[in-house]
Amino acid sequence: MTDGLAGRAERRQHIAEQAGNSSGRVFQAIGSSIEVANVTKRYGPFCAADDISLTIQPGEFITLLGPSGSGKTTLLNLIAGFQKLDSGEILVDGKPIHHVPTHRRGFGMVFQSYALFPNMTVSQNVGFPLRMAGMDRETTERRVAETLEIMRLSEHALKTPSQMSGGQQQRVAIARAIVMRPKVVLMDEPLSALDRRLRESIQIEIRELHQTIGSTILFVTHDQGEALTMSDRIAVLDAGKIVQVATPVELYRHPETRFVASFVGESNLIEAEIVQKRGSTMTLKNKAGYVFNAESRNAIDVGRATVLVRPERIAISNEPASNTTQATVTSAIFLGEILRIEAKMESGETLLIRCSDIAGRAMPSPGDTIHVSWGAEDCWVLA
Ligand SMILES: Nc1ncnc2c1ncn2[C@@H]1O[C@H](COP(=O)(O)OP(=O)(O)OP(=O)(O)O)[C@@H](O)[C@H]1O
Repeated sequence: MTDGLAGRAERRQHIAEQAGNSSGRVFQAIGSSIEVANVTKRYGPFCAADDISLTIQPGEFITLLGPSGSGKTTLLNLIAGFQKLDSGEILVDGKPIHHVPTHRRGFGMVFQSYALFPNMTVSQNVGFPLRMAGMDRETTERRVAETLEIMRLSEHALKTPSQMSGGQQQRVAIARAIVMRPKVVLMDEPLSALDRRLRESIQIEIRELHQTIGSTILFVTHDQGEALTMSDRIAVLDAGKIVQVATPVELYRHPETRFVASFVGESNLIEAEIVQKRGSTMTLKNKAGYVFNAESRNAIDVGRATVLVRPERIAISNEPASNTTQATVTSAIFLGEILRIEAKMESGETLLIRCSDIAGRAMPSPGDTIHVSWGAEDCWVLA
């Protein structure tokens, strides 16, 4: 886990060449497409998946993100075949799969609990699916060695799970999930039992693994930071429905609803009046008369609106300047690389500000007056 990015790329190329593939992809691009069409799942009167539709591209890394109880695991279980859907259809590479039992779907799976066999070595754990599939010994050994190398586990091959850390055990579980070279890998909160630093390092490993193996990965998490770091696209769930599907950048910058704006990243939601509209640019005025411009592609009429301003996009100054509005500091905390300030605007709304321009800046104190502003490109009018 200590080699740099260049070293990792070289290692990937080396493993790929040994596997007879000069493209740098060990398992080639083998990911399947998944089409979830109008899927509904009820538990008694309770609807855990409510008419969900989602198209996942071959080889895509897609994350289901949502608060506890929003239906992420239900949707993953329906795709895995652990649960039966009440209505709708799930297609893999264009073929319906809801009559195919879980073990015939050929998906790799990783869960929060590592579920390793305690009495087997790492090699035996990883080779288990190959032996079950009746693969010959020579191919099994080669595949296991290759997979252990990808997961940086070669030196642990003869250990048993109890001789390994939580992070290493989860890497064994991931190795076991990919050893069959599955077209789809399903991961349900695989990192939530690990501490923050380990989680961040395995996030990067899983992301690189995805580039190496080319499988479609469906990843479940309630951690928005994890989703933003890892995914090609994120599907946000709330109360059994998908509320937005977008790339991490699009989701962060242009959330479609208040729920997505608040759930993904920290946000300030400011009430204002749209006073003028020119294409996608609008001029707004807040309750205290501060006039600013903002962008939105949503169909919005002149009138009241909610504007998202991310805390790191707010500029502050000690002196009034053109087009700033006044605010009173209520708290200021030094967090090392940034200052985290809360300030009450004249409108009565509280602003959260993350200020990274701290060199030479005096630490504000509660009660200080500051002047805040933001540009049109820094805020977003919600639909
Ligand atoms: N077997 C079941 N019987 C009854 N209700 C269930 C069952 N499984 C899930 N539910 C309910 O369905 C809803 C969605 O559950 P699900 O596990 O899919 O949510 P989740 O988003 O994965 O949550 P978490 O992040 O807490 O795991 C919850 O309200 C849950 O209580």
